[in-house]
This record gives sequence, C-alpha cells and structure tokens, in this order.
Amino acid sequence: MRMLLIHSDYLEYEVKDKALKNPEPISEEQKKGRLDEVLAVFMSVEKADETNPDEIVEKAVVEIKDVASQVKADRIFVYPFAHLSSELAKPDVALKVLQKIEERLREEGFEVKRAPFGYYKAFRLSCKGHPLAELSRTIVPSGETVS
Ligand SMILES: Nc1ncnc2c1ncn2[C@@H]1O[C@H](CO)[C@@H](NC(=O)[C@@H](N)CO)[C@H]1O
Repeated sequence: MRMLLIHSDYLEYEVKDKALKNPEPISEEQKKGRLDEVLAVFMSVEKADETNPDEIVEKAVVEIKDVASQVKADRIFVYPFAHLSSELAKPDVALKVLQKIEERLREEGFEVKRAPFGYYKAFRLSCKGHPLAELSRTIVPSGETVS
C-alpha cells in the first residue's frame, strides 16, 4: 500500500462520474463531503497487499495514528486514490481494505470520513505547509519486499 498523508485546513470532494463499471453504491449525501482540520490520507491498495489484507489494515492504522499524533489531528479523511502505484490491487480487495481502515480508525477514536470508491471526483485541499504536513508511507505484508 502507498499512502500520501496531507495535514490540511480542509479537504472537500464532489463525485463527478463513475470510474469503475461497478463503483461502490453511494447515497445522495455521499456525493459531496468535507472535513476541516483534517489529516487527508490518499491510499493506493497494491497487488502485494492481497496476500494479507488484514495485516495491511493494521499496519496502515499504526502509521496513520503515528502521523496523526505528530501533527495533532483527530480527524482523518480516507481517500481512495489509484495514482500512487502501478501495481494496484483488485477493486473488491481494495474497497474492503479501505472500509476496514475507516472502521478501525473510528474504533481508535478518530472522526473519520471516507471518499466514495470507484468514482472520478473533484476535490479541493488546503495543505497546511508545515514540515510534517506532507508525508508518504509504503506498507507491505511481512515477507514481501518494497518494489
Ligand atoms: N487499488 C486501488 N486502490 C485505491 N483505489 C482504487 C483501487 N482500485 C480502484 N480504486 C478506486 O477506483 C477508481 C478507479 O480506479 C479510483 N478513483 C480514483 O483514484 C480517483 N482519484 C479518480 O481517479 C478509486 O476510487
């Protein structure tokens, strides 16, 4: 999994069109979303993650919690983003991983939103620009190597 973490004044999105034949079903309310004072986490779930999705979920939660505590963010925006890797996991696996990460972060006490999966979306982001405001992380299942 590849993550780009942006500590932001806000992130807002608007769904524009389907990017998959069968995108995640969403309500009218989910077509737009915004969080203020948020750690935006753009995530590409990768092929290698399919060997142990549960482990990837836990490793991602550890990394996100670590960065959130460093930048003192208690809101997280989980953002599916297929542009951080050339070896993407299948959509059904990727969606499950992202849904689980969302659920686990809520269990850890964060306010969490997740952008809809399988769509083209317009988004606006205001990066805070401090030294820890732009970070990336790569996570692999045990036994795999980072390519
Ligand atoms: N392995 C994967 N990891 C993360 N997201 C993935 C994925 N496979 C599919 N998606 C989702 O489907 C849209 C089309 O690829 C993706 N859409 C996007 O990435 C938008 N920024 C528009 O390009 C995303 O919602």
